[in-house]
Amino acid sequence: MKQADREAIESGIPGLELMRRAGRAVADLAEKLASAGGKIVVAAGPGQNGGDGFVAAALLAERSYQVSLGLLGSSDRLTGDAAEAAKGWIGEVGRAEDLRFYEADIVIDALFGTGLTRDLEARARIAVERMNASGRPILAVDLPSGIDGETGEVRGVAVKAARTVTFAARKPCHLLMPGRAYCGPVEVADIGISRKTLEARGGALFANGSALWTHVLPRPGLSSHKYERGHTLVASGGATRTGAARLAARAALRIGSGLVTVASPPEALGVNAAHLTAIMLRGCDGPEGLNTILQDPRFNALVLGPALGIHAGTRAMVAVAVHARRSLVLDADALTSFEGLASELHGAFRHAPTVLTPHDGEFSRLFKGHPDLLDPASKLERARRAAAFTGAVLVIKGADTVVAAPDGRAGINENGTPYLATAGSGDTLCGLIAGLMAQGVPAFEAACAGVWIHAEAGASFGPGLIAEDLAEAVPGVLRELLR
Ligand SMILES: NC(=O)C1=CN([C@@H]2O[C@H](COP(=O)(O)OP(=O)(O)OC[C@H]3O[C@@H](n4cnc5c(N)ncnc54)[C@H](OP(=O)(O)O)[C@@H]3O)[C@@H](O)[C@H]2O)[C@H](O)CC1
Ligand SMILES: [K+]
Repeated sequence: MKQADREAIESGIPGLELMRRAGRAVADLAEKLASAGGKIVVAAGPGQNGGDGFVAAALLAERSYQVSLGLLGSSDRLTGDAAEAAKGWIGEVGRAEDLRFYEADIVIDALFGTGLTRDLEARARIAVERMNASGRPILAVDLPSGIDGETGEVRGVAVKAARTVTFAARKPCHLLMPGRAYCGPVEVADIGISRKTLEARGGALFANGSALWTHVLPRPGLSSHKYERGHTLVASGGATRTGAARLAARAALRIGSGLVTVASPPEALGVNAAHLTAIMLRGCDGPEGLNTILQDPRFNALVLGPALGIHAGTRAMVAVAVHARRSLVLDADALTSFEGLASELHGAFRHAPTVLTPHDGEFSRLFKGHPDLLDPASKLERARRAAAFTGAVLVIKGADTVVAAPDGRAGINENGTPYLATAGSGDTLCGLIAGLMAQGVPAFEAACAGVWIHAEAGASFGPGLIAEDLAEAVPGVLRELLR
């Protein structure tokens, strides 16, 4: 955003004008939230975020609200556009931490925005704690103070906002947890920064949504037949651990894979056979068995991991799949089997579309011993680095699932639902992603679409959701998407 800001100024919009537009957007939203002539308490910080606050305060005073403003730091420390903006405020300038937040109709948090560089302490911390304790609705300027704009982390303490108004485009913190939970509904104000600038400076970062992948969502034509829609193979665990594979297989079939086969160890053939109808079944005895099946090029997408067991045999299955250069989804045991062996995965997936789908715990185990991949505070950064390292698309699951491609593109998902936290949910996601790749959807788009459809299916079902319901809810989601 700083670069976008600078470019907008170079393109002729003075920084002060940007600030005026930002402040006006804040004032306009404040008017919607406060009662006419109500009390508005503005806490302004030492930088440009504070500057936005000064502009908003002056406008709201002109619009006959009872506005009080407190500053963190001293007015003579203000610089640049913020110092200019402060001249527009003719009212008193108190101390931010002494403001009577509890008297406010609404509070405007203009303490810190994208310039936060460290944890809040001393006066800054007191101001935020008192603001939160007031129980009054808080409107955050750009982002809630105390939230790190890049990572979404809470830096010590953070404003719990009722609403947020941000400028030009949302930042990672508006989608990444816990930042997202501190924002309330986020409004994006257009302050004249061009779409071209934003796309150039946006860092190939997107909020996950159908706009990102609807153009590659399979729409079977009248003439298409099942072999054109690919053949997904899902490896099953042993006789007492076959459900995961069937959940993935059913999801692959539901999302439109033309054919789906479960590759089952001999001792589980009977168990699987008893449950399968449209999904086909093949005996598969370990890596050699998988290698034999993959001689048939029609198996063009694979799911390995769910309930396969954490051992060298699973690693050998992965090696066979990589060698066969088929679209591949690795999850659960296929990831954890490489715990501490991540260097074996360096560049391993460059040759075929591959998606890894760890949750945070599996990610940490898989990349143990690789601080360069584990240390970044930002989940987005961790996913991007691991994608570049492995050559695969990384899906780091959670309330804020992040999808990152080796080429730098990334999407943050925001339609997650707590109902998805149920056994077998991850197995189903694997099947959705593999089933899309079986139909020719590229790995990054298949992962983004799979994550979004998976969450939408869960949300559409709601309370009482179990994994078996997810695949069955997919048709409803597809109907909406393909309408
Ligand atoms: N993006 C846009 O299009 C526009 C953005 N605007 C607003 O500008 C802010 C960013 O302003 P900036 O001055 O870069 O940073 P902040 O206002 O967020 O922070 C200000 C100063 O605070 C100090 N700081 C940082 N962390 C702490 C801390 N933990 N405790 C105390 N002080 C802290 C820091 O100074 P230091 O020298 O002490 O590091 C910062 O200078 C953006 O968020 C928007 O609101 C434009 O106004 C409109 C267009
Ligand atoms: K703020």
